[in-house]
Amino acid sequence: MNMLEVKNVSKIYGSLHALSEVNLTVEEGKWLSIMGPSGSGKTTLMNIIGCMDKPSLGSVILDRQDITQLSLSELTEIRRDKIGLIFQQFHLVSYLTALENVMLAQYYHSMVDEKEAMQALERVGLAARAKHLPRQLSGGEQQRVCIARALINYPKLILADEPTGNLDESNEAMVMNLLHELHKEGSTIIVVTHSLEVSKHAQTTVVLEHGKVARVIDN
Ligand SMILES: Nc1ncnc2c1ncn2[C@@H]1O[C@H](COP(=O)(O)OP(=O)(O)OP(=O)(O)O)[C@@H](O)[C@H]1O
Repeated sequence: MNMLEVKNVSKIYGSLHALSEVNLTVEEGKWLSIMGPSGSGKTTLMNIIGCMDKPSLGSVILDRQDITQLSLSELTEIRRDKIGLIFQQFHLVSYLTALENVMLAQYYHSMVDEKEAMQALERVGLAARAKHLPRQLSGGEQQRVCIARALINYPKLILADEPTGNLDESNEAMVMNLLHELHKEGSTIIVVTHSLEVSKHAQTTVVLEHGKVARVIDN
């Protein structure tokens, strides 16, 4: 079964085609990476798949539902229920501790449970740092809090935009290991990356150029 079908998707800003008739299919449980030079449309595509933006033309079927037909509030619901987002900029709330940041994600899912939030932090190896504020954590630790936060609703689809962009090698390895664990557990994973190394973790790499799919590589 397909987790995602992107069909003839274009995103047009005035005369600029950020995406131009993109087609893409991702089966459930697969790991895809999206590469391409700066400005090729990677983030635009991720935002559309992640229900944060709508295409100008074309359709996106996510988990058998056409998300291009949905209202913004319905899109927010889908994002909460089905998608775990991991960004390069960590988007942690600066005055909340690691544990509270994870609990905030639970709050959005109407299921605040400190024990479960703590278990999510344990899972990413951060139980001992639970009471620290983001600025008291290293970049790698902050990214792992983001992963704990993304995992809170057992998302079917994990979207990661440059998840290792700011990290050193050992933290990169830790983040990639976590993604592998989630993949083994059945999550579908889509990673946008500039790194060939990171892209090779995927089963398939799609290369965008000028808003179009230029190549599809089986790794
Ligand atoms: N809101 C917007 N309004 C106008 N143009 C936009 C908008 N968002 C993106 N673009 C343009 O669309 C194109 C694709 O942008 P996008 O951010 O998707 O590229 P990218 O591949 O993610 O780049 P990078 O690797 O630098 O993050 C760029 O030319 C960008 O300037």
